[in-house]
Amino acid sequence: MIQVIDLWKSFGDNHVLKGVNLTVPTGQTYVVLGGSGSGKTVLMKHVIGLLKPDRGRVIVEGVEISALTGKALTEARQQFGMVFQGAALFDSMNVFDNVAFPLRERHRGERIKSDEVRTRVVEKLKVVDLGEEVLGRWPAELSGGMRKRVALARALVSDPQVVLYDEPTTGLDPITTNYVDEMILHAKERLGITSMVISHDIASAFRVADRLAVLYDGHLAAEGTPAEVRDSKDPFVQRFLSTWFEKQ
Ligand SMILES: Nc1ncnc2c1ncn2[C@@H]1O[C@H](COP(=O)(O)OP(=O)(O)OP(=O)(O)O)[C@@H](O)[C@H]1O
Repeated sequence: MIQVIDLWKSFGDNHVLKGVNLTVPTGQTYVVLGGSGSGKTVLMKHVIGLLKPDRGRVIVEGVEISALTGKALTEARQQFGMVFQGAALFDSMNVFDNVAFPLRERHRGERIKSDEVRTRVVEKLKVVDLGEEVLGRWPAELSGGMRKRVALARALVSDPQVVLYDEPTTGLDPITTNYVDEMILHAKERLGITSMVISHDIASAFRVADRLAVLYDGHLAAEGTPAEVRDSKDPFVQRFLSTWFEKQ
């Protein structure tokens, strides 16, 4: 479970978050939608402890991330899987080494058997519907959708309870976007993970979310199940969603 409690953050006079409250129940996918500059990334950075709140708290799996620093924070952060915008694979490593990277980092200084690493890499590639034939391939040889799937396999390799997705579908064509949505749904169904997604892709958000929120002017202008958010009477939310739903 992820809990964000009365979170406030300003940069000088720029009051980005003004009392955000949300709860991501265990095993659910929660999408935070919002326009450019609405503060989605700032919110996500608080969840992973990269920013400290001016006020409020962030609690992930019972650990108050917002109160941790140094080694304790680094260790807590290793409990998360993260899928960054643009997939962000290491270009100089093949698929196997990319996916194995967090395992090797986590067990640095300890012995971890190479056949165990391989088993776990292959197992997580299977979750994202990739076979062993991709192990030796390089990121540059993969399509955008495959790169995203490798990035998710890497995020899952340490068996995290919580996965965070930063704009997973930005810049992808509609078919690849669908693929990525399915990958997020599969990862939830197959592994029971809790995930938070930040996005401005309304169609994708409504496909993957158990719950979603629309961030506007430092607050959640709407929050709830997809049906509840779609029925919101908030004028901004209506305007924001109409950019997509009126196209349907
Ligand atoms: N480290 C920082 N220092 C100062 N201002 C910042 C910092 N990080 C973010 N901001 C400001 O906070 C606001 C929200 O930025 P944020 O990146 O969270 O938006 P976003 O919703 O993720 O937008 P986008 O969809 O375009 O990525 C912006 O006005 C940005 O300039």
